[in-house]
Amino acid sequence: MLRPKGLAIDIDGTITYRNRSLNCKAVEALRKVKIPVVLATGNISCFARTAAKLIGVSDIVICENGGIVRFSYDGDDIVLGDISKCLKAAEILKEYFEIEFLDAEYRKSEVCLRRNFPIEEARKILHDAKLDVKIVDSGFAYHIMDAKVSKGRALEYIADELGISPKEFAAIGDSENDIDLIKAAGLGIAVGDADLKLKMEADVVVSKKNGDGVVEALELLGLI
Ligand SMILES: O=C(O)COP(=O)(O)O
Ligand SMILES: [Mg+2]
Repeated sequence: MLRPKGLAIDIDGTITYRNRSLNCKAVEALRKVKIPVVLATGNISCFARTAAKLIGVSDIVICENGGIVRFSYDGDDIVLGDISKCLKAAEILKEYFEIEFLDAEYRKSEVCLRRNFPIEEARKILHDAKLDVKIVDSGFAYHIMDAKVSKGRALEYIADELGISPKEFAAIGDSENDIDLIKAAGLGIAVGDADLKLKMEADVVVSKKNGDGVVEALELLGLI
C-alpha cells in the first residue's frame, strides 16, 4: 500500500496492555502521525471520545464496535445498530446463563456482557433464535451486536463522509471484533499478541505486542 490517507486503530489490547492501561510509547507515536487517526473500539461513545481527546488523535471515532460513529467531540452519536434485537437476544441468553451486563445504561446500539459463559453455546442459541444478531469476542468482553454492524461497516460510513475510500485506510487491531475492520481497510495489521483469528485475516502481523507492535506498524507504514 502507498502511504495511507487514514489510520483506524483499536483501543483495548492494541494501544493498551492486558490490564487496559495505555502503552505510552504507542500514544507518543500516534501523536506524530500526520493523517487522521480514528479510534475504533467496542467501548461506549463517552469513553471513546474522551480517549481520543486525551490521546490526542482525531475526534472521529467508531464506538460500540461500529454501532455508533461520531465526527466531532461536541457532536452527536450517529447510531448505526438496533439495540432492541440485542436486548431480546440477551433476554434469551439469560434463560441459559448467568449473564452480567457491562455499561448497560450507556449503550445505544449493542449489549456488552462479561466473558463468563460459553460463547460457542450462546452462538448456537442465538443462531436458532433468528434475531439477526451476532455475538463477538473482543478479548475483554462479549458483545451482542446487530448483525449488520461492524467496525468495518462504520469505517466505510466514515470514509464515505470524508470522500475517501476505506481502502485508503490502514487498520490495526488485536481481536475478533477487528476482523471486519482490517478487511474493510486497504491494509490490515494485527499486533504480535493478537487473537489467531485476526492474525489469519491480516495482511501484516507485526512481531511486537500491543502498543509496541503499533509503533512497529507505524514505522513500517512510514507514518512516523
Ligand atoms: O470494548 C471492548 O470489549 C474492547 O474494546 P476494543 O474494541 O477497544 O478492544
Ligand atoms: Mg481490542
